[in-house]
Amino acid sequence: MEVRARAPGKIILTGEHAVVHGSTAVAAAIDLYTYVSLRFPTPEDNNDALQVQFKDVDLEFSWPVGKLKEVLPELGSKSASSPSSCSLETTKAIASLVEELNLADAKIGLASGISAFIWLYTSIHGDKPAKVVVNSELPLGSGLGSSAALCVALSAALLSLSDSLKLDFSHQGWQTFGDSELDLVNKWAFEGEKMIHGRPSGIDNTVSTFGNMIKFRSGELTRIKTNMPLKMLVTNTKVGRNTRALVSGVSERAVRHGSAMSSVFKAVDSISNEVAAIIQSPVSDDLAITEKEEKLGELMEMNQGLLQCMGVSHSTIETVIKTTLKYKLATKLTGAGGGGCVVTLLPAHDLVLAGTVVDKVIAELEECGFQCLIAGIGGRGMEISFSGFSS
Ligand SMILES: Nc1ncnc2c1ncn2[C@@H]1O[C@H](COP(=O)(O)OP(=O)(O)OP(=O)(O)O)[C@@H](O)[C@H]1O
Ligand SMILES: C[C@@](O)(CCO)CC(=O)[O-]
Ligand SMILES: [Mg+2]
Repeated sequence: MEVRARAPGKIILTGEHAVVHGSTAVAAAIDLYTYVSLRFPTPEDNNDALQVQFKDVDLEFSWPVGKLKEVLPELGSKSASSPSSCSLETTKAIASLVEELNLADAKIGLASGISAFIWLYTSIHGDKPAKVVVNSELPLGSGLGSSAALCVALSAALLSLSDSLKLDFSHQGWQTFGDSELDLVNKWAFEGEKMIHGRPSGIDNTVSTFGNMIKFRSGELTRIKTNMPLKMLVTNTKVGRNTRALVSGVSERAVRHGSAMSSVFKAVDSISNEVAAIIQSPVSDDLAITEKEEKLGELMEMNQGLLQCMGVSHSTIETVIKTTLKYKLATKLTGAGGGGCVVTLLPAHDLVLAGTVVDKVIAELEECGFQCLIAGIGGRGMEISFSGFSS
């Protein structure tokens, strides 16, 4: 039997970075997914290794289970139903396994994802041989939550074939979990994110697990019900960056300028709460929608100014902001910044007209070498699907 899990990426409407320091943030799932398939070998397969294929980056690894037993000090001591953090000793052991892979310099950023994979797999399934395949519709390392989508899809696939969840294997097509099972997936995914980001707030894995739109603060999520059509243009500057480095840069600035930065984080908290209130407030007519969009645009611009204060903007981000401003559209970075993706709020009424402002702005951004897409936002969270079940 094989299980396939998928988990969406996300955009952060407001509050990235500040959310790591206790402020409120608002995020939505997007309709681009990371997929993880998992299969345990049959005796005929004669496979005694843990094999993983990362298709997006064209990498494939295999560890004989004997090697895992030899190297990983706590192997077999974890329970799938009690997520726990990776000890220093195991972190070092995993690092030695990854070092032996001799990743090329250009692929060194993948080491953290591979480490998270080893940690999640061996914590949930010990030294059981398996074949795992990962592929994604998300650009990696670009602010759309590829690391969280990987950790959520992986945790979901692993838990689905563990004894800790009771699932309906005969169900056809995609199915989701109940809230307590989702919670377990989310907790394991957070442990994986810690290995990739160092100090994640948990917002990315939470929105990827539960989907929809959420308000998030200090580990607590509140689901948001949108009362207005919300369309975002996502522009990928294609400038590579690393979330771990950007998050630690902001923390260092917060240590250097404690009082100023805490005012910045407080301002972001107010912005996110206002954004959530606007999105949820009832709409009476088209005019009210336009007014709401204007307010949201202004709040996004204010948030971008504060992100610049935190030191996570980039010259390409500023170029997108200037370009969209010519068309009176508001833009801010999304995710960790430093390059990566930015989001532009699109007026809902404009989308039904052909050859409009949106087409023009996309053409101009693409001329600069950026990549644009209109993401469907607020959709489904993680789901799984079984195949090869015979009753
Ligand atoms: N499909 C995948 N295959 C292999 N590794 C992946 C995949 N998706 C994510 N990763 C791992 O996650 C890392 C990118 O995570 P990072 O947090 O820096 O960016 P992001 O999650 O895309 O953006 P943000 O955290 O700002 O939303 C990659 O370098 C890799 O280690
Ligand atoms: C930059 C950050 O706020 C969002 C990354 O998508 C980090 C985090 O919250 O874990
Ligand atoms: Mg990430």
